[in-house]
Amino acid sequence: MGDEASNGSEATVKERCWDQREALPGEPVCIICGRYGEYICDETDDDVCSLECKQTLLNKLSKSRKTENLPPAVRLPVNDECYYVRDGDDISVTQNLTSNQIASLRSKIEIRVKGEFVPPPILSFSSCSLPEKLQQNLETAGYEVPTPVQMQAIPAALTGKNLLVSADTGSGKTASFLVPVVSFCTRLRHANSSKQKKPAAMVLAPTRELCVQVEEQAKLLGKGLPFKTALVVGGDAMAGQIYRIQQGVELIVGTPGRLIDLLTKHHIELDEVSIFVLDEVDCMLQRGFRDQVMQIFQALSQPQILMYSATISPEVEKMASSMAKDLLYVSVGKPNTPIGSVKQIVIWVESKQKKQKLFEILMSQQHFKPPVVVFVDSRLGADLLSEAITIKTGTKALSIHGDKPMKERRESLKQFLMGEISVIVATGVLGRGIDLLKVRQVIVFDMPNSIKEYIHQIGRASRLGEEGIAIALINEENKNIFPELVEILKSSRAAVPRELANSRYSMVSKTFGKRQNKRKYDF
Ligand SMILES: Nc1ncnc2c1ncn2[C@@H]1O[C@H](COP(=O)(O)OP(=O)(O)OP(=O)(O)O)[C@@H](O)[C@H]1O
Repeated sequence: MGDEASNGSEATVKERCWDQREALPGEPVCIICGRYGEYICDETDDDVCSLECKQTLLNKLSKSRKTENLPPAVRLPVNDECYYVRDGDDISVTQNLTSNQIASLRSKIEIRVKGEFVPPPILSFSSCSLPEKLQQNLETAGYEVPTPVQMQAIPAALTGKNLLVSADTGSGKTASFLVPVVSFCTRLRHANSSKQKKPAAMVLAPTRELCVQVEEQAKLLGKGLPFKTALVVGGDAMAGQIYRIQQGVELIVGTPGRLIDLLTKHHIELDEVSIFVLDEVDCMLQRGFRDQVMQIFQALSQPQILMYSATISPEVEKMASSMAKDLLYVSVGKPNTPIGSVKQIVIWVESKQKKQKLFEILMSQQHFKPPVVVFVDSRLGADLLSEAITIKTGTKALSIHGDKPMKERRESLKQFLMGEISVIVATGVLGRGIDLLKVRQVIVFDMPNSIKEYIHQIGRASRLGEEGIAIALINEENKNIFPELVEILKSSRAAVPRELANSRYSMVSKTFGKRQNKRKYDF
């Protein structure tokens, strides 16, 4: 199988993918990384660019199908040689970026990488040789050029590396894992289309709303390809989810709780999952989710792991490294800080006056910029406040939180996104990842008890760097995060309220960073 070397001479095989040049238009391209597909792998007839990518391809295939089912003739030793296709002697060398050029490109777009064998960033989606239809789907979605995080995370993921990616809220992290997922699944199905389809990829996210959003985006990118998805979240009928998975899907998007239900009841088999994505990874690896995530991870057979968040602490980095060997860390922009395009307005308001202050904002022509998300810290608070807003301001408001049935949550979010209501009062279910395209104003009515949740919440006010406004109401009750809040406001050049600046809790000492790692503030 495969083509013999055209001139009989054996070329020196490229060891690593980025030793290989970019493919010229019309040339074969590597199934893994998209560079010039100089060789054909005998087992799959796929084009590969190097021994490294051949190895990645064979590893993925050997994971995604049980070798004992393969007839001996096909069960090739992993050191199987590939046949080489040379396009004669006129191989032109494309402008390969030198390592200095790659370094300066990364610094220009504020990409920092940590790890070995990092492929260069891509400047366009067409240079990572995606399935044609996926390319078209990206264009249809309006994704003309990759965002900075996509420029680096997509080529790195396509080489099969384990990734830990940190990038601002609203910077395009979702597509930076979905594009490699759709590309891999499509190629896998093309390689063995007859095979019974067990899930080949899985995305875990902390909220049902975020899973719905990720699955919808995956469907858009996988349209017209052998790529089916299943949404596995609580609140939806389990039977329908099981049926859909058993019909054969490529991607499962779900919350850990429901997935564990299906796994422990043996309704699904995850042994062929080759790519495992943790979106909002800091949330997924904190207490409450971590054990469930690890239980699911243990059911997998050493997949490629892709982990993403806008806030990744050293502890999360350490946990991530324990899950994935040779982890490649990609950080874009200023990690763990609010996106610069969100103007932060922090107002000191005593608890008893907060409602009145909120009503004033919502009734002010100057300050009310609908559609607005109001974040609160309790489910009951969300219901009561949305009713109070509707009565007091005459502006219809709805609430959304974990106690509401999934159907009602979907309906409220739909009405909000369609502009039928202009205020939604939410707990953390809308705090992370949710892409509220038209929202340009967020009001943090109850400050969350961690500054990273604050960063995610105000990140709803700006997508892809659009200007947005975040108004936060604070008082003494939020003193546990005052030092970090003052740091964040100062570094974002936002005004620090006089009460906060004068508050003894905000004396941000030079050793703040050191003390923070040692112990909690004991006020
Ligand atoms: N390459 C692109 N070109 C144009 N728009 C894009 C591109 N990539 C993503 N987008 C759009 O940018 C918005 C934000 O993307 P996304 O939700 O993936 O951000 P994120 O980094 O995951 O945010 P968060 O940290 O809040 O989860 C979405 O509306 C998405 O459709």
